[in-house]
Formats: sequence, structure tokens, C-alpha cells
Amino acid sequence: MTTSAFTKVAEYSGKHPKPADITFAYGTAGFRTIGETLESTVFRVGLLAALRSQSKQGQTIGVMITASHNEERDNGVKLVDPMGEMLQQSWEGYCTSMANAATDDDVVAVLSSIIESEGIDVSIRPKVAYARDTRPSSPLLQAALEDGLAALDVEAINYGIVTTPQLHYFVRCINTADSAAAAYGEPTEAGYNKKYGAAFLRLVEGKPHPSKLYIDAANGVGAPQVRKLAEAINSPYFNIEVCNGDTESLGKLNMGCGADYVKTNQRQPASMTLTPGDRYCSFDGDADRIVYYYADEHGSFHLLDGDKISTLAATYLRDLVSAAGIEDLQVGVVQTAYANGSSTSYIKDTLKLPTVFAKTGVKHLHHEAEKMHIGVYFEANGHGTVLFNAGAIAKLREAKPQSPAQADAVERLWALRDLINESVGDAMSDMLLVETILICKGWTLAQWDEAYTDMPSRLLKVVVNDRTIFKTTNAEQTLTAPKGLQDVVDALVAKFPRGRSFVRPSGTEDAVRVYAEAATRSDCDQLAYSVAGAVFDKAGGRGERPAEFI
Ligand SMILES: CC(=O)N[C@H]1[C@@H](OP(=O)(O)O)O[C@H](CO)[C@@H](O)[C@@H]1O
Ligand SMILES: [Mg+2]
Repeated sequence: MTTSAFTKVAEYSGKHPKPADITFAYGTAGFRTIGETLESTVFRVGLLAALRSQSKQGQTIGVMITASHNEERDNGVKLVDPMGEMLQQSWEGYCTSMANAATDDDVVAVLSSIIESEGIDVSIRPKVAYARDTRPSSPLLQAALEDGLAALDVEAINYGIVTTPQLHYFVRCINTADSAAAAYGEPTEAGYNKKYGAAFLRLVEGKPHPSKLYIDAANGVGAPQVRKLAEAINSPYFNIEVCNGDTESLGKLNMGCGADYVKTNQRQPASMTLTPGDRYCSFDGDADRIVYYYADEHGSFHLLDGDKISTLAATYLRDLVSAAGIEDLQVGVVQTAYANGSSTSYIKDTLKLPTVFAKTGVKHLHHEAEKMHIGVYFEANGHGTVLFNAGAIAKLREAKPQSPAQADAVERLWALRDLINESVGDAMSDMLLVETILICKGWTLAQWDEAYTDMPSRLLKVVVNDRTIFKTTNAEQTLTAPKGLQDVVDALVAKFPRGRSFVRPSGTEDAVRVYAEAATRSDCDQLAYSVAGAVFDKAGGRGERPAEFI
């Protein structure tokens, strides 16, 4: 890169001035706020993606424009590292500094300082792959991104409108293409559908066909993409109907539908009536989360969330490892403190598998799961996947099956690895995983649900003057500040049989979250609302005290 390249940066930056009154922060989910305010940020993310690529010797970096389950007027942008994983945490600070540079000259100055501190070789031609979801503000932001990429002469690939996990997959495919041993797949939509579709059919072949699966696509990008996946699979094993698949009409994205709505409200999408015995699932707006649900014969709603998916997957993998006769190949589960207590007890006491708690946010779970041979990780809200680490791959390669049954189990473990998007949680690939297990076991959703019964739980938000005063330890389950507040929470928890509650500041919203569980619905609600009340009263609740707080 020459000085003239920097001239282009300042000139193009002038087309995307930063709104003076907004401070941006690269958080758990990248940048996320009202779409129209993000033009300068997305332009600058284009510049950063170029530097990140150069710092990785010209490997391809991904940029995804999406705000997932947020309302339609929001948008966001995040960077994807070479193996399809989330951006390395140490670069998040660079993103924030870049987004907040006040003038075009400041943008160039921040750029230069990153180049210097990272020792970046600017003669390397940067490569970036990018995509967007279906939001109305996305085309404008895409144009800003393209200016950022052009300003640093990036070799760019535009993937158009795809799901977030598809972009992660493409990035990993591109960067592994030259490695015979680790090539991940073809970096195209067709390649994605072919890889996951073929692994799915390999695993379910010969079993009875399942009944139809109704997919609520949140009126988002998952709708067109899952239709393409179904076309590619073209088999009665994947008999689906897309509901909430309108990506054209304004105001529909995530509105009264989608995985977040279903999980938060513990009910089906407003537009859907459930028929007892039928099978349903919901994606979120960028199709990286999935939850399943059904109505029982009395019409009552039952949710199968991320914890249920993770226990289903862990059980199946544990049984396959045992059937394969491979010694010391450990299956483990990573959860967050939001995992339902019943699921944690089930993993420990019934499945007898190791489980650890990570901090909220999938990157934390991902890192913990990498330490396990086969690490299953899911957030309760339905975002997660399964990882096979190098130790697991070595054990699978060395396996010496002693019988056809053992050989079949080893082959199924390999096929499962192909079925799973290891780069990131992926609603479509996770759905195929769940479908595979249910088809192989011949289970209905109700049979899957029988493993354990969820404890009544409640998740609340408390709006406070300053959420940065909240500090936590112990995987975010214990407050170390404000002083004395944890003692109050402990005293409240002690009042309720099997009570559990914790308080932490949200990483994505300007609020503090309160989670509670207890043996009965009424105890759980009393605990949740009294902890929320204590937080509001003792830690600077903002505005009027909500009437339901105790
Ligand atoms: C309780 C909860 O669901 N928290 C969500 C939410 O994080 P918070 O830091 O709680 O705002 O958004 C994250 C990003 O999407 C997701 O990873 C996480 O699970
Ligand atoms: Mg999402």
C-alpha cells in the first residue's frame, strides 16, 4: 500500500462521515444499532477487514452485514476470521477505535497505528468475502462496505444475500482450499447445500421417512436459503414447509416470529397455529439460531431449546463413540449460566458427561469446546454447534473397528462431522443434525422432550443508569460489584426450594439481565421479580420502577 492508497482512504471516507453524536462499540455481536447510523462504521469495517487479511498473510476475511434477531430498522456488521470463527478478541478494540475516529484524517491515523502495532505487511493484496441479510438498510451499508474495500484495493467476493453461518462456511472453505487434509468444501451456496445435504442423506438412508417439518424463517434470509437446501436435498427425508418466509414486505422481519421471539415468549409465532403431533422449528433473522417446538394433545406449547438440542446431540454422540469402541474419546458439553438447571443435572447425572460453564456469547463457548475431544456447545437460545478437535480426529483415524457394527459407528461419526458446521452455530446444519438423530431414533418431538423436564425459569431486563458498574466472576454467576448486591441476591435465592438466580450486564443491550429458576412457576417469578427489584433499588434503576418488581 502506498501513500496514494491512503489518499483514497481519506477521500472515500469523506463520502461516509461519522454521525457526531454517536459512540460505537464492537460488542459480543459486532456493531449493532439503528441501520441508517452505521454507514461510516461499515465503510471502516471494510478498511479493517483489509488490514486483518494482510495481518493473516492475505487469507480471506469475512464481513457480514446483519442484525440477526433485532428489529428491522436495526442493522449490524461483524468480521469473520480465516477459519470461519469470530474475530479474534484483541482486534475488537481496533474496530471500536476505528468506528469512533472523528474525521477522515483520524481514520487514516488509526489505520496507520494499527499497521504499526500489528507489524502489518501492506504490500500483501487483501482478500475479503462479504454478504448481507434481507434488511432494508443492508444495500446502503453494502455500498459503504464496497467503498472501504475499494479504498484499500481489496480482492473482494460478494456472496449476496446469505445466512451468517453460510458466510462463515465460505470463508473457511476459501482458506482451506489448498490443504488436501483440511479442505472444508466448495465455497458456494451449491457447495454448502451439497456438503450438508449429502452428509444428511448418508446418515438417514434406509430409515423411515419423517413427517413434515414446518420452519418459521422469521421472514428473513433463512427462508430463501432453506428452500434452496430442500431443492438440493430433494428427498422425502427432508419434507419441509417454510412459514414466515416473506422477505419482500417491509416490517415483517422478526416481527412476532423467529427463534428469539419463541424462546423469549415461550410461545409459537403469532401467525402460526400448532396442530398437535406436527413438528415445528424457528430460525432467527440471520439463521444462526434454531429452536424446535410442538403442541401436545391438550394444545399446550412445548419448547425444545438450545439445551434440549445440546443434550440430544451429546447423547447421540456419546452412544456412537461407545458403539464404535474407541477408547478415551471424550464427549463434553459447554453451557452458559442461562442453561436450564435440569439440563445441567441431566448431563452430569444421567449422561455422566463432563460439562463446563462459559461466559455468555458463542465465542466463549467455542473456545471451551475446542478443549474437548468432541465438544457440544449451545446457548439456551439455540445458538451452537459441535466441534471435533485434533485429538478426536486422530482417534477416529486410528480406529480399528472389530465388527461391522463398530465400523458403522465410526463411519457415522465421520458423517456427523461433515453434517456439522464447525465454524459457527448454524440453524440449517443444526436442523439437519436434529432431524438425523430423530430419524435414526424414530422419535417424535414429544419423545425427545421426555429426557428431562425444564425447571420453571424467567429472564428479565432491568434498565439502570450505568450498567458498567456491574462486575461478575464465576462464569458471570456471581457479582463482585456493586458491593453488597450479591449478598442480597443470595439471601433471596435461599428462600426458594431449588432456587437459582444471577445478575449480569448485557453485552448487546443497555440493560442488566436477571435470570431466575425455582421449583415452581410461582416461586420462580417471585424470585426473579424480587431480584430485579433489588437491582433496581440498590444499583441505580433508571426511570419508573416497573410495577411487577417486588
Ligand atoms: C441471555 C441471552 O440470550 N443473551 C444473548 C445476548 O447476549 P447479552 O450479552 O445477554 O445481551 O446476545 C448474544 C449475541 O447474540 C447471545 O450470544 C446471548 O446468548
Ligand atoms: Mg442470529
